[in-house]
Amino acid sequence: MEILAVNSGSSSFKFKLFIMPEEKVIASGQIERIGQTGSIVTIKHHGGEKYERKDNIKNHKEAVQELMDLLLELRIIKDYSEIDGVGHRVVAGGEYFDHSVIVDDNVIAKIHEIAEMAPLHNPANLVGIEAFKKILPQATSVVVFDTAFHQTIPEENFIYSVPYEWYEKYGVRRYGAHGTSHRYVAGEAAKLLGRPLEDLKLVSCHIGAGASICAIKNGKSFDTSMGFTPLTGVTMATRSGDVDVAMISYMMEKLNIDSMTEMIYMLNKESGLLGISGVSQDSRDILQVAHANHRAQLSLDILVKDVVKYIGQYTFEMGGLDGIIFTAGVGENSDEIRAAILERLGFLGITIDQEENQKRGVTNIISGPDSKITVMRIQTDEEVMIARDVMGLSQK
Ligand SMILES: Nc1ncnc2c1ncn2[C@@H]1O[C@H](COP(=O)(O)OP(=O)(O)O)[C@@H](O)[C@H]1O
Ligand SMILES: CC(=O)OP(=O)(O)O
Ligand SMILES: [Mg+2]
Repeated sequence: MEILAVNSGSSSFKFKLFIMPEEKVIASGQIERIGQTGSIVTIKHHGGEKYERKDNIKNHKEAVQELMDLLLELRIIKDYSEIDGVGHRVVAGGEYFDHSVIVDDNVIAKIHEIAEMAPLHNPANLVGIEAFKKILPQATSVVVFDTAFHQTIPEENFIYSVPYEWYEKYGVRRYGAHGTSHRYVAGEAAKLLGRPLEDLKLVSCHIGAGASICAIKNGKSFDTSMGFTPLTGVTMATRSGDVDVAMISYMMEKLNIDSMTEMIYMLNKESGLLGISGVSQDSRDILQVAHANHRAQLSLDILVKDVVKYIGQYTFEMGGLDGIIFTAGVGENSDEIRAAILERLGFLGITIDQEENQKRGVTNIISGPDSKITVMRIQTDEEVMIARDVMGLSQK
């Protein structure tokens, strides 16, 4: 079977085309910096690699079209009809979905209904689902939810300290996100540690444009930093992370804004590293100027402190810690940010193997042999998880 796994992030659109069940990748690629100046298109396939900067990819619909054109142009496929299944990452599934499902009208309606639980993502995810339905009408279409993995979180960790009816009547609770990634890296961590996942207490730090920290106890999500929506938790590329909500009404008055939607937009799109630094939302740009720019350095210091804070919180909640995982764009690629976080955890007996930490494009253990807690950098693969679910559901 040829299965296309599609992963729309807030700043990126990633895909992998697999032959299943072999899990052989025929082509993979990503379109980064969607909607920013100079989107970056990268595609790897058997014939080589294509890398291009493009200024006209404004949204996820244009990203889908760009990808489908390139699959034919680069002769990765001969015809769209070759593709048997397509799997989509959808961020919010609410309490409706604790597993992946085949797309039908009811599923689409539910994703629409709870779009406010992931305002930057669910609408873009739906654009992808609809666009592919037109281009690949013959393919089985499956959705894989970020929130599904977190449905095991115990009540004391998902109920907010607000009137209980808000949960009962309106579904207000912590849902989390990045579950497919946290689930994948937890499995890989158990392999690296050579121990059963069911025996482990792990903290997974998925730090990309969106970032979330997850406590994984005995293989199950136990707590996570994102909440009702992917806005809370640690400081992100453009999202504020945790803030005091009372500040919002105060700022609405100061800024003479009467729309709550506009305020939430500012917390989602104009805050985080971008808001603090005033330089960029891309940590690569910030790292370049941080030595000479106080606000740029401050934004990184706050990110580092936030991650340290959650690792501490989750270690105490779980009553121990066997391993720390770094994953996603920043977590996998920035040795500086990983090192800054780990240096602050030195008092726990964590040491860093600098040589391992500085390697690029690998999955490895980056703590020293004497470290009390094993630290791993794991390349996430949300796409293979998506492809497995598409195959499983297609065969039912
Ligand atoms: N070498 C690097 N150093 C620091 N940050 C990096 C590096 N490479 C990528 N990133 C960051 O990773 C982020 C994208 O991560 P990714 O997980 O792909 O995002 P998302 O899926 O949330 O769109 C970007 O904000 C970028 O700044
Ligand atoms: C949920 C979320 O923030 O996803 P991403 O990091 O891909 O934007
Ligand atoms: Mg992502």
